[in-house]
Amino acid sequence: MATGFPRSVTESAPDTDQVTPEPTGVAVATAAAESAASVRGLTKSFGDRTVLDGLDLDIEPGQFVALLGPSGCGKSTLLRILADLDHEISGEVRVAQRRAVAFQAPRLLPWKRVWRNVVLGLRGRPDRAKAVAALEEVGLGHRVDEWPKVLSGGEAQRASLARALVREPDLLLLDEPFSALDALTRIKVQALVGELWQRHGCAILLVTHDVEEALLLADRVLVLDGGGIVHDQLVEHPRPRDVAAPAFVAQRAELLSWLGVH
Ligand SMILES: Nc1ncnc2c1ncn2[C@@H]1O[C@H](COP(=O)(O)OP(=O)(O)OP(=O)(O)O)[C@@H](O)[C@H]1O
Repeated sequence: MATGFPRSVTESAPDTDQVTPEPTGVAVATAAAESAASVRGLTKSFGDRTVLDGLDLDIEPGQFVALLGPSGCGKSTLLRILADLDHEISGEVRVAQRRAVAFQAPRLLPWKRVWRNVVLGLRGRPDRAKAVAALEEVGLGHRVDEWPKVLSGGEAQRASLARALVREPDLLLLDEPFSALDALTRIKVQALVGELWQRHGCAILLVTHDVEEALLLADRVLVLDGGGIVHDQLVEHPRPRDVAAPAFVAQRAELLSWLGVH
């Protein structure tokens, strides 16, 4: 685990969409081996609307956490703060220094070949071998030299996962990465994320609207509402998970009730 850094009370910085945020200037060499993320009293407001209100959260190294919650409750806001993309906060946030983010849209630069997109932003000369290895891992070894525009939606999302993987993250932040995919592609890319997680052992925070997806993939499911975590539940069904198993069905019903669906 890389070192972490605390960010505290009301910093501000430009809002960017960089893929691998660099630590801010207030980075402090604090060993964070005991957690991939540790958040205390996090409050975030937009104007007079407080979206996150004194939120506490710990994510263990290697833990796969899914974050559910009603639309507009602040899931993406929390993810962006953990990704260091939003600094205007109060409270304390410690996150693993090596982080990567993948969003609903793959956000590939159309004027760069696929492999160059994968290593974009890494320090030093663009490392083609590294990009190829990551692209092969996500099943895109045949698309290395293509332009992004020729990729299908699923392929582009795989490329975006490859771009996250080359960062060798201790914490991978995924903001609805499957929601724009068709049903079949979605199943394949979900399975891929599960495999990558098992192989790489990084912690994952997955923002999703899909209770079944959360229960299929995660070790732990959180429900965010009213500015804080209102439900925190471990998922202990053996993998691969059986959506028809009574325990799975019961847990899905319980989570849905937390989301107001009875
Ligand atoms: N840059 C911003 N400026 C003003 N308000 C914002 C900004 N970003 C988010 N918000 C507001 O903060 C609230 C939380 O937004 P956020 O995108 O985090 O919710 P969410 O839970 O991810 O929603 P969804 O599930 O619909 O994607 C919303 O009311 C949103 O309008």
